[in-house]
Amino acid sequence: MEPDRSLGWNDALDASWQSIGALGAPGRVSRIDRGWSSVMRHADDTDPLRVRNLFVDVAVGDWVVPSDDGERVDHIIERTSAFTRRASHEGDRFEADVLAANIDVVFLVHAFGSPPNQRRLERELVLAYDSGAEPVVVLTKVDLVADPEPTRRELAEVALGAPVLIVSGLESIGIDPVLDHARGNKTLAFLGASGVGKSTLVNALLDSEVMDTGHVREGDQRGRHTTVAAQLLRLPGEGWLIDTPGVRAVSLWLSGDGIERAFADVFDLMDHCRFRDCKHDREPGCAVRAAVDAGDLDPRRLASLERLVAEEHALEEEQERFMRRADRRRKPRPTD
Ligand SMILES: Nc1nc2c(ncn2[C@@H]2O[C@H](COP(=O)(O)OP(=O)(O)OP(=O)(O)O)[C@@H](O)[C@H]2O)c(=O)[nH]1
Ligand SMILES: [Zn+2]
Repeated sequence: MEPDRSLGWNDALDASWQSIGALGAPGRVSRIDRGWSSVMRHADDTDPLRVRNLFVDVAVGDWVVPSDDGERVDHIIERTSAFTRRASHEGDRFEADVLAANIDVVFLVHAFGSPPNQRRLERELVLAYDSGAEPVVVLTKVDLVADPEPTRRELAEVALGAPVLIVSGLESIGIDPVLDHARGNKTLAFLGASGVGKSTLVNALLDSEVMDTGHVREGDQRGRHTTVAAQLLRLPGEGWLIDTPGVRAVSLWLSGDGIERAFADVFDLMDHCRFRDCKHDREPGCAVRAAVDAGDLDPRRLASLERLVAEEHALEEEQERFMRRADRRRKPRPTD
């Protein structure tokens, strides 16, 4: 029997499942507690199966095939998207630690009432594109400003093609367009700085007090961190929301083509440089420098790109060194 589409099952997952012989009965991980997964079998499952995660790195949002006896996870269906971070423990530093899986749309939350931060948004866009999810920019706390336009314009400038929504979680303004992104039983997630208004927005979406909202500390705009359990939450109407502290605070795990997508405008320019190996420094015929000089490209955006590329290279080099060391350790064992 095909898994429940209203739980988020889709064609891509189905194709992956068919490719492993349509084994078993896939269900979706709604929460994880110390080596145990709660697996929902259908969208209305109020009593999820509890299975052990033995030798598998399961994340909230994963579709898994439990063993026939229902005791452990046998397979993880190939993810359509994954939010990962570097595992923090030294030993397996370069194993990506998957925090959440199969997110279709990730909202990058910024707030009115503090200066717009293009550099942060650029970094979040890279992360979102790398994950495989589609980014949507959400500007919340619109109730704090008389004219949202200047902030909107500044952030939309770096959002390139990604949609930009304007909302207030506190006053429930603009909530329906956010929920529209969940149509088709999509799975949503929120990413953004602490205190930006994520919990308040989530509460407005769920139309109930699922999470405690921290009170603003005297004198600043930052809320207390109050979310504890990783959860897959059902949205009113249709769709799902993954809200885990891990995803919210995710650090940059660079892989794939996130940088190319988030900086598509700059990469387009680079294609027009006279020399293929242009460093975009002082070479003649550099389209990137020309755009900066003409005021068409913000030099801070270029610097931001350079930083992210450097970070990616450093990470890759570190990863290679790590792999070589691991290889050397394995060498003396010819039976491997
Ligand atoms: N004026 C106004 N204040 C808001 C809005 N949304 C959130 N706030 C306030 O901003 C503070 C932080 O909001 P939270 O929703 O806790 O922020 P968060 O992003 O979940 O914060 P973390 O849990 O630290 O990640 C709280 O005091 C909220 O009341 C809004 O739309 N308008
Ligand atoms: Zn150039």
